[in-house]
Amino acid sequence: MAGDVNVQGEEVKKLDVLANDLFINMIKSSFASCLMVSEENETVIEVDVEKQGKYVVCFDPLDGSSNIDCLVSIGSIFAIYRRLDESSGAPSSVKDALQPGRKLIAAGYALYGSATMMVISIGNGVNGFMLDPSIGEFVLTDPNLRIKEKGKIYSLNEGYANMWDPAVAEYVQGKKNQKAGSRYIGSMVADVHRTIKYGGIFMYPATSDNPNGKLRLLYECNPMAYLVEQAGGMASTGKIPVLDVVPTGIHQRIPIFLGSSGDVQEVIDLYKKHNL
Ligand SMILES: O=P(O)(O)OC[C@H]1O[C@](O)(COP(=O)(O)O)[C@@H](O)[C@@H]1O
Ligand SMILES: [Mg+2]
Ligand SMILES: [Mg+2]
Repeated sequence: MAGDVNVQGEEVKKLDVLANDLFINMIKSSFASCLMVSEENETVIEVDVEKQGKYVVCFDPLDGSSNIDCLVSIGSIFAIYRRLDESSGAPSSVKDALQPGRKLIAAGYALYGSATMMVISIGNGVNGFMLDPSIGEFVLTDPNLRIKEKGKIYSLNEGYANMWDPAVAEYVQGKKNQKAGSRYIGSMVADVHRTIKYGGIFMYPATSDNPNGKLRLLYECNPMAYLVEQAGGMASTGKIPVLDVVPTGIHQRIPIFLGSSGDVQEVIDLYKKHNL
């Protein structure tokens, strides 16, 4: 523990702080960005005028903090927008960060697991690069990643089952009836990476005590939704595509269902059936 509580009321680990400082310093010194949104900072981070570029970067510097101490995979997530009005000369503002995910020009994640991998999209498919430590380079090992249309794995925190809505409850019961595989790591990056590689569905639904779920739109849901769509899958709140949600706050949370298009469509159909 670093001894602090962040804007989300979560305890901050030393690695969260270190990763956040690294992200902020690297992005500032790239001269490419004017504005940043980080999970760990309550307000947007403005870049000094003389170092400003035209991009807005939203990031979760360290995803899966609860898995740090037991050595389970963790990751980092980022999403990049172009600022709204590059030519106006006006300073960038929070509005530049509150763009729907449809406007993203790039997104990606790094996964620190049994190997280190970076998965990115700049809007023309998804590519995966594995770190080769012997040469210090990321090597293209997973070109043009595509998600299967249907998968055999479902993934969500089943400890919250008593607080699910009827659509999620019915969907998960259906999976149990099919004896589908259940996997949940608790690091979104790792759960989404498995979903992209093996197919299936990852869910962090609304619960009765958290009606917007837990995962944050700007730096968790949007980048992952962008990658999943780019890989041929779907990402939905249950009602609308994640990328069509218009953000109202930088730390806004939304429910999310993402992965194989056939699996996510079944959840959407259940939301319709239950009139939710
Ligand atoms: O413990 P829960 O409620 O299942 O939440 C797990 C989710 O929380 C997160 O850890 C939140 O991320 P942070 O570690 O960046 O706060 C996700 O990675 C993961 O999907
Ligand atoms: Mg996270
Ligand atoms: Mg985090």
